[in-house]
Amino acid sequence: MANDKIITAQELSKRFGHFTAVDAITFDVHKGEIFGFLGANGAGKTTAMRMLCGLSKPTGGKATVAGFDVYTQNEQIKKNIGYMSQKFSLYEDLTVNENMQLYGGIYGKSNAFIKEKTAFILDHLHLEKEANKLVGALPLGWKQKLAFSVAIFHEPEIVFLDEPTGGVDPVTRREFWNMIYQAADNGITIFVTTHYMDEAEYCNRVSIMVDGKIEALDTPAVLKKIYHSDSMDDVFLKLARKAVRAGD
Ligand SMILES: Nc1ncnc2c1ncn2[C@@H]1O[C@H](COP(=O)(O)OP(=O)(O)OP(=O)(O)O)[C@@H](O)[C@H]1O
Repeated sequence: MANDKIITAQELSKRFGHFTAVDAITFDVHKGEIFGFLGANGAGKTTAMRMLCGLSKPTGGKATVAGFDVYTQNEQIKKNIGYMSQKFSLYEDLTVNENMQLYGGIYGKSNAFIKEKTAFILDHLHLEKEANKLVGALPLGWKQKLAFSVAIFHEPEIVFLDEPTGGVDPVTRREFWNMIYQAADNGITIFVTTHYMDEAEYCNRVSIMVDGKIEALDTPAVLKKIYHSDSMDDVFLKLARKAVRAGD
């Protein structure tokens, strides 16, 4: 198991002045895993994720992502991960095609790779007719699916998804999760934050943060057993009730 760890974090911390947003979290994520990163508003999820993505320096502890150190190798980390936030990563005033060309270019992919991958994604998402439309004109559910496809366009080892399904209906969320499963089947590790507890059930393992600390971490089945709950919703409520910190 030792070398199948794609993320390692030991006592990873982030302080803003006197306030400790992420408080000495320790966990590993294994290759190919779908890892759910849960917590109430303000628990510290985004701050932790930004450190793991090489976007923000920790103030304490250690972490590696895809074998690279978060303190000294953040440029290598950025090359080896994909990232999708709630605000997406798409340019609304570029077409679907142009967005994919742009991302392929940013990651230094060849024209042949970009052409083949673009055709595959358009076919896969049934977006051929929309290829030359502006992304801003697409419905939200399509934008999310496209944003995910773009986040893994360069075939990263791991993709970080920060509340990727906010605001869409349950059917579209389900379709989005089918895409996540497919990516995981292709060997991409998924690190996902969500406020939807049905989505927590789809993860291989789930960690739950309370006030900057990881309060629980296991498979949904084991967590339900430990907390005498019949749903992840109930597990989450039992843990989140302990929170002192309020969200923004
Ligand atoms: N740059 C910053 N300076 C000061 N405090 C910050 C900063 N960034 C985040 N925080 C604080 O750190 C805490 C954790 O914030 P964070 O955004 O990581 O939580 P979260 O779990 O992602 O919440 P949400 O689910 O609402 O996105 C919050 O109290 C927030 O106000």
